[in-house]
Amino acid sequence: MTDHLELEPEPSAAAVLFGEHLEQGRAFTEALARHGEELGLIGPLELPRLWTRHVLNSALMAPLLRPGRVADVGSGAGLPGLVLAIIRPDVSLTLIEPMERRVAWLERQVDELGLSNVEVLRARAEDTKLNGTFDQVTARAVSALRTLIPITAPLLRPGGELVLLKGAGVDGEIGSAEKAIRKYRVRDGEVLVLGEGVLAEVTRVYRATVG
Ligand SMILES: C[S@@+](CC[C@H](N)C(=O)[O-])C[C@H]1O[C@@H](n2cnc3c(N)ncnc32)[C@H](O)[C@@H]1O
Repeated sequence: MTDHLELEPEPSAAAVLFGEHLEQGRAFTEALARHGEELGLIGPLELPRLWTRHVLNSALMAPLLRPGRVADVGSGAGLPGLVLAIIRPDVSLTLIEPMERRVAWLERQVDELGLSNVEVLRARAEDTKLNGTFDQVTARAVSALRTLIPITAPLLRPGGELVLLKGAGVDGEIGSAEKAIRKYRVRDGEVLVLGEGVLAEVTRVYRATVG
């Protein structure tokens, strides 16, 4: 419900992260607040922190993208895929999501937000036939690195980059993913801590090159 939408608690953070695209960011966040719960995209407990925990948390990844082709695996509500497409019109986003209802939501948002840099694909990442295609792959809240690397790394062209949003337990995830890291030739992995001084909670990203 719209009246449960969290007010922009740090308007300057939203303005800084969305820049000239703030109105589109607001339109997306409001649509998610209005329909997200009934469509099963977002839990009711998340509504009061939609901006900070979800939208701005996703927006922090935008400066890490390079102009080119980016796949967002398991986009769900459009996080981070739609947020990134709004902020980075110079990047071509492919949102990969297997669930029909979520795909319908993503397509509707692309249409309503007037985004011309997004393609929505109803598929599981491992079934896309798009292996070796993308410059970067993003994902948020899909699975632990041990299982996420095997479904994301093959999508990348040689030398492409994983940009995976992770929680505070990322170091443990990296340890458990050693076998996948070797098998999929993941190298130069690093954990970036984003959002310090911008949001109350920092965001972690596992970034690594493949091949
Ligand atoms: C917990 S939701 C997170 C959605 C969104 N990324 C977010 O941060 O709110 C996980 C999403 O990943 C999708 N998913 C699960 N396995 C997948 C796979 N193998 N390929 C692509 N998407 C997958 C699910 O359908 C679901 O929409």
